[in-house]
Amino acid sequence: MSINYDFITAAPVVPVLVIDDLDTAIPMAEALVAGGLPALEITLRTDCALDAIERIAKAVPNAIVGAGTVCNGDQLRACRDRGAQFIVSPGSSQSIFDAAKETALPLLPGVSSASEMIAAMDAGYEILKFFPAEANGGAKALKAYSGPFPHVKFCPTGGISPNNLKDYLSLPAVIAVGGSWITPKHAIQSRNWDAIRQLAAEAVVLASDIVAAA
Ligand SMILES: O=C(O)C(=O)C[C@H](O)[C@H](O)COP(=O)(O)O
Repeated sequence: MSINYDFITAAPVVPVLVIDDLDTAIPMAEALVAGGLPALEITLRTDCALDAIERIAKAVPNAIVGAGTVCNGDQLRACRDRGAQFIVSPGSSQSIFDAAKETALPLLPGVSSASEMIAAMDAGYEILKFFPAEANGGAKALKAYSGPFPHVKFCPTGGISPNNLKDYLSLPAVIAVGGSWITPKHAIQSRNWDAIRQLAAEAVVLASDIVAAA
């Protein structure tokens, strides 16, 4: 199975977006792209998430728009219909795997145990979202999983911030991390897009320094 992983190799950090107000979708996406983070995970946690995906897909050509919090095949197909270019799921299921194959959309399946990793590998996936990373043992756990699963790469998400970014990105098995620290609620509410652009740019510099030193 050949999967287009451009979304995960584009930058070492995938911002996780919770969009409550549709009018914030485009300026927020533009700020993140301008800061150097083009791959965006729009969570399906809010009523306007699908509309936000569609707007960004149409209006921000340099963004790689993805959908997050995808929990079944129907949701995955709905995201495809709105222009999502990749799919992230907090966990995995046969319905998600089947819909990803049917739509040919790249999927980053969520896993949090060795059995789930084996099931995802059986379905053809070797880049997995380790979620929720910090609550599941963090970088220490990921290091341990790399023993039995040396070919698997991870995008850990959940509880990651500039304070512990190094723990993850310095592991060879970690290809990128996901996180919401780049889009803080207060910055969105005050429409402070420059602050978000700056947080993205800082994340890029920090991540590049970590990867270069590893
Ligand atoms: O909604 C989903 O699909 C998720 O998988 C959850 C998000 O990826 C994490 O909640 C982000 O974690 P924080 O960076 O700690 O906020």
